[in-house]
Amino acid sequence: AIKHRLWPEIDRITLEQLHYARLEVGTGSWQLFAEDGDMRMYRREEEADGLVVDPLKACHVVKGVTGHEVCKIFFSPEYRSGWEATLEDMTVVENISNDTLVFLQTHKRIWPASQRDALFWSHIRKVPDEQDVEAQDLWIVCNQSTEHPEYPANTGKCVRIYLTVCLVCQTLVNPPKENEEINREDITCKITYCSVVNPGGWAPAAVLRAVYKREYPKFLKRFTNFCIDQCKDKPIEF
Ligand SMILES: CCCc1ccc(-c2ccc(S(=O)(=O)CCO)cc2)cc1[C@H]1C[C@H]1c1ccccn1
Repeated sequence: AIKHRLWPEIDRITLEQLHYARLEVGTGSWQLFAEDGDMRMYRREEEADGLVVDPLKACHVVKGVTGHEVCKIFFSPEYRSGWEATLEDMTVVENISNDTLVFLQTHKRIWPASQRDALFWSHIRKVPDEQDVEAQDLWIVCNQSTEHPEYPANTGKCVRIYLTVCLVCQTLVNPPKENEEINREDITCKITYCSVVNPGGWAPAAVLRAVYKREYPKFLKRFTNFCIDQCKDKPIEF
């Protein structure tokens, strides 16, 4: 199949993000800022030309769903309004392939920051885990801000944010007894969520940090609960 003009960038950034997500939080100056059950959220305080661009890394363990199921829900437009609470509007502006879409999203205004929108490609991929033959394959979704001639930045009411996000999931299967079916009690999904968001226009550092501190734990908890709910009555998709 002919590859899209963005393909080299999509491939490079997806593999870079996979590598970055797999780095242990022991390395580098990660600061634990939220904990909820098995969820641990870390951030690094970083600024780029006076703007807060704190990298975030969240690690979570969710029972009863596979990495394929979680990544598919995160990637697919039809589920997004079910878990993305801050979404005001979402459009798929380009259908590059069955595993790569371009989204335009406007998020609800978070006082006192002005309203934001994001234009990004989103790519889902299964990654063979050559190291650990025991574990199932890894699944990754990578979201990366991009340009589009029909959707220039900062022409309407919204400030355009620039994001690089990845969701990396690994399925762990607890082998059932002899010749018994694997059921949802036997599967666990190890989730790593990484994001670096440049808020675009200026917003006070204290305001942004408060928004992220409040919104990210809510977002990941809501998203993973949505996945459990969506999958519980369906056949397991590895
Ligand atoms: C001032 C900038 C605020 C701000 C920046 C960024 C984002 C944001 C966009 C996309 C993604 S995602 O992971 O790609 C899932 C697809 O929607 C996550 C977060 C949201 C807000 C706003 C709405 C607040 C928020 C912050 C953190 C998590 C969720 N919502």
